[in-house]
Amino acid sequence: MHDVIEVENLSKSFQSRGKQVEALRGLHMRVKEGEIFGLLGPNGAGKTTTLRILTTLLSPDEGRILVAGFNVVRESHRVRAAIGFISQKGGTDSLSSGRENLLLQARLYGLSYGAARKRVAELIDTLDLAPFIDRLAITYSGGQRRKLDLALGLVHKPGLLFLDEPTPGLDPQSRAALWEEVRSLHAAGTTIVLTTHYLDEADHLCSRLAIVNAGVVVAEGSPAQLKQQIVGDVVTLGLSSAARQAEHLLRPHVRELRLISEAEAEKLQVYVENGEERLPALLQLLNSAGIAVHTISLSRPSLDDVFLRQTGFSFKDAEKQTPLWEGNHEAIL
Ligand SMILES: Nc1ncnc2c1ncn2[C@@H]1O[C@H](COP(=O)(O)OP(=O)(O)OP(=O)(O)O)[C@@H](O)[C@H]1O
Repeated sequence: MHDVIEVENLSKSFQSRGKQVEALRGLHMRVKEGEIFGLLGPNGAGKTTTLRILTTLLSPDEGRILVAGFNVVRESHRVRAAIGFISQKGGTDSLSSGRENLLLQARLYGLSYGAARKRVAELIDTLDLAPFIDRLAITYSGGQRRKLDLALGLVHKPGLLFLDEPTPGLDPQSRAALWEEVRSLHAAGTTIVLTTHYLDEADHLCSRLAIVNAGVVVAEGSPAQLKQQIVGDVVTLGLSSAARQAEHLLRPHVRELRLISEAEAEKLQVYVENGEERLPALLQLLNSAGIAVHTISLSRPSLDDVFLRQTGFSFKDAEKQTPLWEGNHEAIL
């Protein structure tokens, strides 16, 4: 399968209140035809900025970026004809019905009135929109609105679809329904690129991922490949004191070890093969040095562990570092 997206050395900075924000610092990624490719990263990592550049809504400062074989800067009109884009906010007119929204979109893409009606009927059928399509969009639930957004992005039958955070705020059932839609679009031959900060969404939905942090890709591969980098189990020990001493004591006996400081306690994350078998011996070591362990958990490696390994902090902690004014970018543009 050939590459439908090639990104080399992509950089982008913004000026905000007299300060320079480096959103992307030399990002590389490749997407192959037929993938569901995820950009996974905490808030502020640079996912939306990347997507906006790939979809020609924002120009890069530097980098070579090809989408569907076209240069996003010099051939932006050709890129636009080849892709569909569903932004975080969606593109729905709330005071029109779903059907009117779809018909307008189809006409904007140049379809004749007859062809537009036919395409809209097809979309209503495939995405199961009939129960609500003739109501005003303002009355839709979150899941119904997101389905309409999806239909709007598909009107011109793009081979490459971009979805910026497809599921925030959706209840688990609507999330699962949307994942199903994405999977069936994929099965029908559409290449899909989505951003998410949900680890489970990336893990279950994407065939390949780029983990983005602070404007660069820190790891790329299938969820299984990424997790295979971490061999063995993850044992997390909560300690109220003597964390450094514990780290020193355990290091020679384990594959890898990380100390995570949290407000109320310190945690030691220990990577070992056969965690269940090794745990009693590790606890014995700590016990004989008089170090109290107050919580213990044992888990298989997750994408969170991959993130921790690559960045030195957990996904949850990275999310907490989001600037207060995040989410208000449009106002600054
Ligand atoms: N228009 C803008 N003006 C100033 N700074 C911006 C602008 N757009 C993005 N940024 C900054 O660039 C960085 C990357 O933002 P971006 O929206 O790409 O992150 P993200 O990974 O999509 O985050 P989220 O998951 O919250 O959407 C952040 O520090 C953000 O505050």
